[in-house]
This record gives sequence, C-alpha cells and structure tokens, in this order.
Amino acid sequence: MKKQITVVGAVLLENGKILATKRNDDRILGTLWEFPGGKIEVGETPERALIREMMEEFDDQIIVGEKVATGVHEYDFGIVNLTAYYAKFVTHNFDLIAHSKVEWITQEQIKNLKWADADQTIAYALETADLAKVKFNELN
Ligand SMILES: Nc1nc2c([nH]c(=O)n2[C@H]2C[C@H](O)[C@@H](COP(=O)(O)OP(=O)(O)OP(=O)(O)O)O2)c(=O)[nH]1
Repeated sequence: MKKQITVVGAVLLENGKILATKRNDDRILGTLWEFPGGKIEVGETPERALIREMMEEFDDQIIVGEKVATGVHEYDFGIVNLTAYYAKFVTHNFDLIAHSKVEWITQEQIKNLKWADADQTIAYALETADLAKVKFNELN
C-alpha cells in the first residue's frame, strides 16, 4: 500500500494572472511547475494549511477563496491528493524561501508549462475558468 499524501496548493491571482512556481532544484519534483503549498498537517483545515504554507514559503499573508479542483497522482514515493484553492496576497514580501523560480502567467500560458503530474486537472480547469468571478472569503 502506497502512502497517501494530502496536499494543498494555492492558485494565487493578481491582475488577472496566476502564480506558477518551481520549487528549489534539490527538492522533489524540482524541475516541474506547480502551485505553492504543501502537506496538510494533523488537525489543520486545508485553508489553515495554505495560510501557514504561504507564510513559510513567501513570508506573506493570503486570503483563501473557492476550491479550483483536485488532482490525484501515484508517484513512486506515494499517492498525492492535491486540492487547489484560489488565493490572493494580502502582504507582498514575496520572499522566495522555497522556490527557485516564480512567474505570473496568463491563462493562455498555462498549457505551455510542464506541470507536476498531480497538477494536470487543476491546470486544465484553470485554462477555461472565469477568474474575474472567483469569490474570496474575507473572513479567513
Ligand atoms: N506544493 C505542491 N506540491 C505538489 C504539487 N504537485 C505535486 O505533485 N506536489 C507534491 C510534491 C510533494 O510530494 C507534495 C508536497 O509536499 P511538500 O514537500 O511541498 O510539502 P511540505 O513542504 O509540507 O513538506 P516537507 O517538504 O516539509 O516534507 O506534493 C503542487 O502543485 N504543489
């Protein structure tokens, strides 16, 4: 039985663009594009996990919005269940603590990047999403 890994990713929106990130090369899947995030810890909601991860990875506060989609992929190290949520930055320190590369991309550019396998359904959903209509819960 392979290990189940529950991961959350942030689809950060700004000026109609989406933040695509590459993790530091020494980390797992370092050559592929993904959404910033990480594993949900015991007792955490997905939203709290995302807020914690964005603080750890960028030193920034975010507001979490609606769910985008979930993607599942069986890697050799385990089965990743990745759920992505829309989010937006409240602060803009944007320190690249965990990433080697970040890029604000348009929806048209999504298909040009080589995404991690678990991200495929999320990337596909984003290509046709109406980003102007995304709702954010200002309370979280
Ligand atoms: N953050 C993130 N991880 C992804 C994506 N797609 C994908 O397959 N993954 C995989 C890579 C990792 O195996 C796992 C996330 O773990 P992580 O290493 O980022 O999580 P973490 O920071 O909480 O954990 P750790 O490095 O401290 O062990 O999910 C994605 O879009 N974003």
